[in-house]
Amino acid sequence: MVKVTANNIEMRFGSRLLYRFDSLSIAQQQTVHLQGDNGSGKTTLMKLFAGLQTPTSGRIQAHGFSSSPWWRRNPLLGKAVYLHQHPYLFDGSVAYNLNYVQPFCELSTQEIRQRTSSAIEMAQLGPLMQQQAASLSGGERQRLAIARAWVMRPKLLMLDEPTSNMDILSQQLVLTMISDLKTQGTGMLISSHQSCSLTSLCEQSWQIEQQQIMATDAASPIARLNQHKRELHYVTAN
Ligand SMILES: Nc1ncnc2c1ncn2[C@@H]1O[C@H](COP(=O)(O)OP(=O)(O)OP(=O)(O)O)[C@@H](O)[C@H]1O
Repeated sequence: MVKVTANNIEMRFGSRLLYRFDSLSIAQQQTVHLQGDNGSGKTTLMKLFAGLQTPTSGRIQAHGFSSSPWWRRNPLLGKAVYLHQHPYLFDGSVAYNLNYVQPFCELSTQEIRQRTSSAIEMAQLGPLMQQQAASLSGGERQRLAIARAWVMRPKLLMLDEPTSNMDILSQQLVLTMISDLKTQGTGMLISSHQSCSLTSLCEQSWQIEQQQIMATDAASPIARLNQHKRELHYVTAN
């Protein structure tokens, strides 16, 4: 079973302390809803776990993965897949973007082909396959990025505000793919201000507050209270 652990972490930008925590880990078969106000550091935390950012102090380590290629200096890179809220897509068609990940998959060619055609169906990308990715709407971009991740069947996946641009239909399509990955054992960290269909899949909650991160069972009274407070605040602010 693979796992990424973060120990004795302090994260600062200049003199500003973002947070400090003793220990957090994300493993296969673990689903976590990451909550916190705007600017509390959710994206930064995901980037730390994905090896895209380095903590000011402390140690982040990957366990149980196959060893990195010799040329990769940062052993965390490539372990957990991180999907930004405005996903990065390559210049080219939707088909090009979907096929781009094939060399990085630890699956057989036949399995990749099957998964690619299933992903096109599940994300309803068929009519968009020849369209330039740059011309997709925000929700379509998210659907493509999640379909691309689904093909890879990552061991760990981090979704940063995945439903922020999506209508109900897109949310349902993505829910099917993410539920399927959960069934296959992908560990997931999902950041979202509000509870949504995806966060209802999560069994744990990490709450960023007052420069600390509190981990609880998602069904615990404290996690529910925090979620309720956040939603009330969100409704009031809008
Ligand atoms: N490279 C950087 N240099 C300086 N400050 C940064 C840097 N990256 C992020 N920050 C600041 O750190 C804070 C946390 O940013 P982050 O994007 O992690 O927050 P977030 O919780 O994901 O926010 P949101 O909910 O708005 O997406 C923000 O105040 C941001 O401006």
